[in-house]
Amino acid sequence: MLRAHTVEQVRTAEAALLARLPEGALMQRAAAGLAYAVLDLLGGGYGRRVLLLVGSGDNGGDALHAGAVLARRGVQVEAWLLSSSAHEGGVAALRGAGGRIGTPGPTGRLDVVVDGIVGIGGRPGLRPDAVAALAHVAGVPVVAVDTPSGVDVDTGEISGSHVTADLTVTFGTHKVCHLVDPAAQACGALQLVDIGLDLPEAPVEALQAADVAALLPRPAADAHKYTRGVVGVRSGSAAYPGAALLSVAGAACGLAGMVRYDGDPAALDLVRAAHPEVVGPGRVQAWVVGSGSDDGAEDALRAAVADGVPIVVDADALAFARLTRGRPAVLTPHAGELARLLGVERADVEARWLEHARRAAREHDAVVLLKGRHTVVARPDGRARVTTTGTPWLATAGAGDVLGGLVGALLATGLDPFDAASVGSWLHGAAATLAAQDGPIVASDVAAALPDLLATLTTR
Ligand SMILES: NC(=O)C1=CN([C@@H]2O[C@H](COP(=O)(O)OP(=O)(O)OC[C@H]3O[C@@H](n4cnc5c(N)ncnc54)[C@H](OP(=O)(O)O)[C@@H]3O)[C@@H](O)[C@H]2O)[C@@H](O)CC1
Ligand SMILES: Nc1ncnc2c1ncn2[C@@H]1O[C@H](COP(=O)(O)OP(=O)(O)O)[C@@H](O)[C@H]1O
Ligand SMILES: [K+]
Repeated sequence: MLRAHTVEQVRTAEAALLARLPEGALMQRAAAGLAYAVLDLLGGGYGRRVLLLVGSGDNGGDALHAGAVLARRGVQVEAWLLSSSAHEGGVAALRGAGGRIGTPGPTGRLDVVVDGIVGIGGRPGLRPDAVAALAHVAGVPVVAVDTPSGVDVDTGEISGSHVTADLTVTFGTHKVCHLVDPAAQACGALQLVDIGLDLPEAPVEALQAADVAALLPRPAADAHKYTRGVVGVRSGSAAYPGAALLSVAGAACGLAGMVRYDGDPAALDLVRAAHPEVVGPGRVQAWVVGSGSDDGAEDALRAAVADGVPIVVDADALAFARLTRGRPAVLTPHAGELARLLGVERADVEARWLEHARRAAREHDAVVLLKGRHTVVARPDGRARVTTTGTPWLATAGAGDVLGGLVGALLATGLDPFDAASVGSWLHGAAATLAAQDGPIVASDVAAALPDLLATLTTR
């Protein structure tokens, strides 16, 4: 599991560790990890040129100490001190190793810029001197120290200017801004340096392949199709028969024991032709309701609610999400649908993904899966998982229908709504990435890639 902690949690863990270690040891660990990450990126030391952008705090201290390590490896290191004060030990170490302190201005060739302006102690936004310094080095690869300076570390929000990194080297644990958009987009690749922090449970996490493999339901030796769980699909309509096909394609991933289609009769023949294993109405352990349901969404959702089993509430059914309040349910809006659900603007949701997913989960007393580049899955108590699998090729019509069916199948097998939503979203993104290896994809390609993906996970 990749865990993201708050600044307060990191500070508390840091204080406990600092009390046990000699002075400066923690920063030396961080700086060494940072320096080796930069050397990796540079592909060597001698003859390379690195510029450090240094703020007034320990983030700048990390950059300066890493600069000293780099200078000892033959890198030409220059630091621009962007505040009236800078970490004294770091400045001395850099000078002692042969690095120099320069003044912001046009530069010759640079191989990497290290952003040590601010880390977890920073307020959002950049000061004008930092913006001016960055303008001199536009186009040079940037390695951010701990966080890209200027982003809001605890929320992943962005207000004002910020650094856009190619690589972010972070210490002890990930921070919320590394996972949640839009800040996550400013991080580039992530690298975690272990500095020995002892941390509590994380409020935000991201499943990794091993976590998904461990959570995936597998049939018991004496399983029959009903013990494995039956998923029912009430989606599609005469106007949108394709939605029925795609949600059934997601549901028929093989994880549940059986798929029932109980939607518009107009779509039934198409569903049966494409998926001969799908059967008609009957008892189920989970429902998937709403995609392409048109004006039948409310009735379909009421019928599902009457069954008392967990429900995936998608697309047209989201307008009636109040019907599932307090019952096991996963709401699966994209940003526009969530905006309607909460009565806010879409741009507000896209500026504050985590806040809005959490608010909707709390207000609807349900798990909310807010779809986007980095999908956020939130529980009513605020705990959240972010999906980091996927590809921009997944932004294709009908992809959400496949996801709804897949999450429904996982619910039917008995996973709780939080696990079903986050595992389903992870699989959906990973299947899309697998399918898109050969170029552009459509939604049915994502469903078609699920068996190969699941095979790699269940045989682990
Ligand atoms: N925690 C850990 O386990 C470890 C932490 N470590 C490292 O320490 C870092 C945290 O260091 P930190 O606490 O000194 O804060 P930091 O981020 O350098 O900046 C704070 C100073 O910047 C200023 N400032 C504020 N906003 C600003 C802005 N927008 N633009 C410009 N300036 C701004 C403000 O000063 P001001 O100028 O306002 O007086 C403030 O005092 C952490 O990210 C990691 O790199 C590792 O070494 C070891 C393990
Ligand atoms: N830029 C992106 N990168 C990765 N995945 C994305 C991106 N944009 C959207 N997605 C994913 O694509 C899917 C689109 O689903 P949705 O918006 O419901 O479309 P539709 O309603 O047409 O099915 C979601 O799973 C979402 O998380
Ligand atoms: K930084």
